[in-house]
Amino acid sequence: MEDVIVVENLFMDYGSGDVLKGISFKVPKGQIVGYIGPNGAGKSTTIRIFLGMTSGYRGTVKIFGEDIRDKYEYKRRIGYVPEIVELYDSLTPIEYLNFIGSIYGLEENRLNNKIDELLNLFDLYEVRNTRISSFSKGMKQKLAIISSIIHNPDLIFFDEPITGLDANSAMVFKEMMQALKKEGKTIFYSSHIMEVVEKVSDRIILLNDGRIVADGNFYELKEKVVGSSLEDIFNTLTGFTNHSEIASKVVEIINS
Ligand SMILES: Nc1ncnc2c1ncn2[C@@H]1O[C@H](COP(=O)(O)OP(=O)(O)OP(=O)(O)O)[C@@H](O)[C@H]1O
Repeated sequence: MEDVIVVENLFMDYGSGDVLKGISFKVPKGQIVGYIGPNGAGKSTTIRIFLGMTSGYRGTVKIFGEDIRDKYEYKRRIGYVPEIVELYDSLTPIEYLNFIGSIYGLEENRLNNKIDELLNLFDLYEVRNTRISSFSKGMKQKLAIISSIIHNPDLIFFDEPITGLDANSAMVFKEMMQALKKEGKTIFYSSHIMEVVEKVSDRIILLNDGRIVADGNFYELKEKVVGSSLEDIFNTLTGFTNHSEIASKVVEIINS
């Protein structure tokens, strides 16, 4: 199976020490990878390097078989939902998606049809001509998801994609990931919602303080660590066992 992402010995230092400390992995075509880790572990940094948005890294990153350093063409085949969604607030969904579609050179009639159908499926058709500035967080998130896939990318990066989505939309999103996988798409997905990662991922990579501390499917991770859920495994492998103590202290302090 073709490797869509190959990472070899990746280091990143923003100026005050390494935040990625030599990570290596390969992602074959059609795999859904859940990329998890505590706040500040380096997940977004990794994704931003893959997207060519963060430079100055050491090591090698190959996407679609090519070293991405100083390359742009591969980005046409990539979709991305960032952790913090920033859309052009003064535009309407129709204007925004037309703008995105034109960047990718999609043919106008086909693009217009796609836009209407996707807005309808994500329950945004009624507000298609309303300015994005008035949208709720979840509505903006749904629009960001549409804009990340409208050009039919082969590799999709989702950084906390379901934050703000209601239960129905989150379910659609999870099903959509499986449907995209069936089409041979590769998905690299970062989230703090362990139940979802556990369910949708073919493989889970756990990053802690810039290093990979676990890499395998959920059942492989379970064999390594005694625990019934991904949350237990996460806590154990990141050395976090004092959640009850911290919670009690917080309440103690506000009571004092
Ligand atoms: N532009 C930047 N300049 C300097 N330091 C940065 C920059 N971006 C990230 N960092 C630092 O790099 C480290 C990793 O951050 P990153 O955002 O990659 O973590 P993360 O795993 O995505 O965290 P979270 O779960 O909170 O989103 C953190 O210590 C962060 O402060």
